[in-house]
Amino acid sequence: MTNQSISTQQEEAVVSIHGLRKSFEDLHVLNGIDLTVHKGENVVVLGRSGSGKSVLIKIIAGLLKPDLGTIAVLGEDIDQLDEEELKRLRLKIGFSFQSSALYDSMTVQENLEFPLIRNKPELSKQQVNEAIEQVLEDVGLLHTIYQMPDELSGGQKKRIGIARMLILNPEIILYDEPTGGLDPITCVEINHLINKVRQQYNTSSIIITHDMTCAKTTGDRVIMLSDGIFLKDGPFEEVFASTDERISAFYNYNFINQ
Ligand SMILES: Nc1ncnc2c1ncn2[C@@H]1O[C@H](COP(=O)(O)OP(=O)(O)OP(=O)(O)O)[C@@H](O)[C@H]1O
Repeated sequence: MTNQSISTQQEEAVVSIHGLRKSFEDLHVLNGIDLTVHKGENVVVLGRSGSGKSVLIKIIAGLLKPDLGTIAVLGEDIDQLDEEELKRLRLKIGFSFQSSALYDSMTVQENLEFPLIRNKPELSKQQVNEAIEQVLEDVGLLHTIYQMPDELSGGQKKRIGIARMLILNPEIILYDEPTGGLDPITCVEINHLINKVRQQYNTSSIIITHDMTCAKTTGDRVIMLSDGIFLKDGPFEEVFASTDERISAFYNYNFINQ
C-alpha cells in the first residue's frame, strides 16, 4: 500500500477505536477492541445476547465511558470533549434504538418535529414541515403523518424511529438491533431501508444484530464479537468460512433468508 493510500484511508475513518476495554465490576465485557469504520461503510457487529454489542455502541455515542482505550469519532477523541462538545458531536450521530423510542402521546408529525425544533431552532415552520414530509416519504410512510405510535405496526414504528434520526442528517448511524422483534418479511424491508438510507443520506453505519439475514444484506463487513474480543472481521462469506467453533455454531443456529 502506498503512503498516499494509507493517508487517504486514515482521513476517511469516521470511527477509530484502539484497545477498548470495559468492565462492570467483575464482568469483563470488552477486552481489547480495535475498530475502524471508513466513510460510507456499513459495518455489522454480530454477537450473542450479552456479548457487549450495545455497550460498544453506547461507548461510541459517548453514553458510556470506556475503562481503557481511545475512541475517535469523526476525528474527535471523545474522551477529550466537554459536555457541550460531546452534545455537538452527538448531533452528527444517529442512534436508532431497538425500541424505536417514540413518544406515545405525540403524533408521528410531532415525534419528528420535536428533535428538529429543539436542535435547529433557526428553521421556519415551512422548512420544518418540508423536512418532515421528505423524511416520511424516504421511509415510505408519509400517509401515517397524523397517526399515533400505537396505531402503527412494529415495522412502521421502526421506520418512524429511523425517520426521526434521519431528520437531523446524521453522518454516522448506530443501529441497535434494527430488525429485532419483526417478522421475516418486515426484516427484509428494514434491511433494504438501511441500504437505501446509506445511499441517499451518505451515511456510515454500525449495525449491531444477531440477525444473520440483516448482517448479510446490510454489511460491507461483518465482525464477530465473542468473549469480549473481535474473533473475525471481513466480508460475510469470509467470516463464516471460519473454522472457529464459536463462529460456526452461531451460523448453524441461524436461518438465512434473503
Ligand atoms: N450499565 C450497566 N451496568 C452493569 N452491567 C451492564 C451495563 N450495561 C451492560 N451491562 C452488562 O454487559 C453485558 C453486555 O451487555 P450488552 O447490552 O452490551 O449485550 P448485547 O450484546 O447488546 O446483548 P443483546 O443482544 O441481548 O442486546 C451484559 O452482561 C449486561 O448485563
